[in-house]
Amino acid sequence: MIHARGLARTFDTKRGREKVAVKAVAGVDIDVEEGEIVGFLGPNGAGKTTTLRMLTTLLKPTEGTATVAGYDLAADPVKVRSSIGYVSQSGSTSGEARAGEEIMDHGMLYGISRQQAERRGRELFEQLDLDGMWTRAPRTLSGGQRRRLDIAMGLVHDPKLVFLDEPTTGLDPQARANLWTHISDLRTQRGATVFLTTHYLDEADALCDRILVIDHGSIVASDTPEALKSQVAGDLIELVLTDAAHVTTAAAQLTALAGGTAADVAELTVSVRVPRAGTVLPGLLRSLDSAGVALEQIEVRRPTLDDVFLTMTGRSLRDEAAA
Ligand SMILES: Nc1ncnc2c1ncn2[C@@H]1O[C@H](COP(=O)(O)OP(=O)(O)OP(=O)(O)O)[C@@H](O)[C@H]1O
Repeated sequence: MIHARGLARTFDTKRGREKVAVKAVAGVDIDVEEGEIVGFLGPNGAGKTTTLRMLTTLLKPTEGTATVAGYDLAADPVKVRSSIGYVSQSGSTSGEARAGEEIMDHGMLYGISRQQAERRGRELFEQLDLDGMWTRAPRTLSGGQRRRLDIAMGLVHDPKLVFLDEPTTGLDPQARANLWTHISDLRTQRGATVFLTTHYLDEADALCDRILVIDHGSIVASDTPEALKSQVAGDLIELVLTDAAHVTTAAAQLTALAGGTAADVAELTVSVRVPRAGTVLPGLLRSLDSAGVALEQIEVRRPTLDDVFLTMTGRSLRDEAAA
């Protein structure tokens, strides 16, 4: 559905009197297959929106090639545009007209007839839990309803490939979870392929088959959430000891468990990352016991996507999302 090679975009900007070239996207390869839900993750300014705008024909790449929904981006931008849906961060509702009129206008803009636009619009309102909202002004809708209306607008011409730019930013947890269900349904009910950007790691984890991580304009990882977590981070085993005299022994045992990677020690807490904690824990507990190491507490934490992020980019995406 998407095949991009060396896609790049440089912006010429001014810093004082000086002209500076900002390489927003530094040559990315992206492959998305039909029916996938792919998440595009990255810190602020990493190049997500610029990539999305290139793939949706809104911005010309300065280098590279891509086919999107079967059409060449440079040679056939009109065909690309009519085959995709794009829901921008800011949404596309003006707030003045009625929701139903907006969606019909939007459909006609894509070249479908008034009748078709109304039929498709009403169907989408039903699918996206917008019953009764047809004659409402978008500004009177809740944040979650408005985002769902934006998505309906992006789908009115029945595209098989949908781009969503931060679809749940600014929504409360309940509205976000509700929208996740609707996004999953795009695939199950309509066979759509979805490419979305997000700041939320839990969203990427819950929703996406595959995650692309972009940092400083380059893709630094591409895999399933599970594979990324197990490859990069490993499970964390954390022991809290009762006696400082046992710290050296416990640290030595954990270091051995991790194949020589030194355990972290912070006062009475000793920790290490291992690929699969579940398989080594029973043996560890036995050997700590026979060495006379008493434990106050033991905790095992599965890796999170934030651990992946931290390892790959040196930054926590949580801080970025909170910023
Ligand atoms: N029109 C422009 N002119 C100059 N620089 C730009 C322009 N658009 C984007 N940039 C720069 O390109 C880089 C990538 O921006 P982009 O908006 O693609 O990042 P992003 O990953 O989408 O960030 P965010 O998560 O904050 O939306 C940033 O350094 C940004 O300042």
